[in-house]
Amino acid sequence: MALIFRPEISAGTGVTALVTFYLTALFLFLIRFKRRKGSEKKQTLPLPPGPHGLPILGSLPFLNPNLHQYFADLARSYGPILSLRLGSKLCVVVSSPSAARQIFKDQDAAFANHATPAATLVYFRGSNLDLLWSPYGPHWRMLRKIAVHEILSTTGIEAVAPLRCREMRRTVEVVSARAKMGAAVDVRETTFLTVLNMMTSMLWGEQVGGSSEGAEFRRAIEGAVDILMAPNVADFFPVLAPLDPQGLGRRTKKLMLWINKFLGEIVEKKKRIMVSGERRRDVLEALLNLVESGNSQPPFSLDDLCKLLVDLIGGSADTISTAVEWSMAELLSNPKKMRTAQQELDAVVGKHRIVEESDIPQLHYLSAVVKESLRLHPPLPLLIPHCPSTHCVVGGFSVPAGTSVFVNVWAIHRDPHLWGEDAEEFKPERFLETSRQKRDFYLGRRKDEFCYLPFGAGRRACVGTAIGEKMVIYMVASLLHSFEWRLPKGASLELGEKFGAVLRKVEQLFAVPTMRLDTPELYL
Ligand code: HEM
Repeated sequence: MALIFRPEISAGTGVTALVTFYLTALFLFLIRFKRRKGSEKKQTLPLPPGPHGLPILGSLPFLNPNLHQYFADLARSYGPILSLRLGSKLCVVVSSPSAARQIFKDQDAAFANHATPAATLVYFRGSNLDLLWSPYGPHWRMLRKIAVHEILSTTGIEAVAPLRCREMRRTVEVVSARAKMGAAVDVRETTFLTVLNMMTSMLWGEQVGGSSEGAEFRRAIEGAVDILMAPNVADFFPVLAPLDPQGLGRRTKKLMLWINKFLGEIVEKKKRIMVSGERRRDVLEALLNLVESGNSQPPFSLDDLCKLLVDLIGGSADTISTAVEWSMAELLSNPKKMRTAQQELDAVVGKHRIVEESDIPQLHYLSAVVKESLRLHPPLPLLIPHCPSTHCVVGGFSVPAGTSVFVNVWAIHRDPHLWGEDAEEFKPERFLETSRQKRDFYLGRRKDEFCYLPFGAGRRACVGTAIGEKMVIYMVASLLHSFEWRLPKGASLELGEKFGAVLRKVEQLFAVPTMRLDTPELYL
């Protein structure tokens, strides 16, 4: 623009430049005006409808501990996009595929943040956030890329399949000891330990399940997750967050520092092994090389490494063990379907060898059992609350930046308009539809459908989807192939749900195994 004041420029050029200047200015003004109008329009759109609640407390006094069911009930009165205040915090709950699409597809970047709990922020104060809580941006992208390429790539997952197989064999041996005694097995506890050992074996080559330090590590992770789920005044009244009034932030910090110390020792041990020249080429070694190379941008530090390990272990153990427990519970209450799954296993695997992960692509019915179980009982029924970075519009309603947005996948998964009148029934067959179109619809593969979301969707979808699903199917397959299962004498099966860090069964599932394979060596 400074061009027009230069004397050496001819009159014609000067006029052209002047016109260009005015046109550019007009164009910029119009764009700004349009943008302002657009954002004003957004601001003036109403918030989604919802209960008024009480002054100051909002709907806090009316919350039902089973939050997913409470939100589903509210949606019946206020519709699939509703808002409510919990203290001073504005929350929006969506329970329809079209609203989910607007969040995870149309405005995915704006919604690609998780609403970080106040207690967690106390621990992270002054350091980088981890993968789970990092806002969408370069740091999150760097961590996510490392998780996807260095740890959870298809080849990476395949390379450590023998470790998962080893841990599953150990579990089958433990369960067979119970079978010999005619004793019941705590399905969730058994699978939780198996997943923990599978994950730590995959990450740094050792299991932690059996040792006393391992037990403490587990308690620390569970403790941190429990605090995450505890109602925290600081979340409902963010102005109080710096005071940490219930001390939940300080407790989280203490537990996380213990976990970091535990992991720090493992990292140091690994470094010593690497210096000695003995190489195992496991995930931890690859990650340490990445830290030392300084190649990643932004830099990947040792602190980031430990936090990533915690995310991967914390993100998998509860979700997978809960999914296995629900699958087994549904099969125990549907003995015919359990028989069908076992017949398939006998046809594909036979009774003279054990199940391998490579059998999974042939186990169509069993895969459908797991999918159906994740549909009825998604381990994270409200996903992890998302938090828009800018003012957004969903379904014609205003969703201001900073709102906590819950996507009620539990309600979407049980909507009879989407899944039919039998939506509440456990029916794996629905995932075996012969019509490709219907099958794709159910699996949520069709790009424009958001009906099946046990792992979320969009940029912030579960980073462990592939391995998570595989591990659940493999564990259920191994338990069903090696054993017959029945309830303990006199016990009855309930399928009540309890909302928490994950959606658990109200009563832990205990079941009695009996060995069903021909060769005793298959249990060793
Ligand atoms: C049945 C198994 C699993 C289920 C149902 C599940 C479900 C989910 C869901 C619903 C989310 C949040 C999506 C959102 O906020 O929209 C999530 C995030 C996440 N999951 Fe999983 N998950 C499973 C297994 C795993 C495994 C095996 C790992 C690790 C190996 C894992 C690691 C994570 C991490 C790190 C995140 C946060 C990702 C981010 O914020 O970018 N999950 N998972």
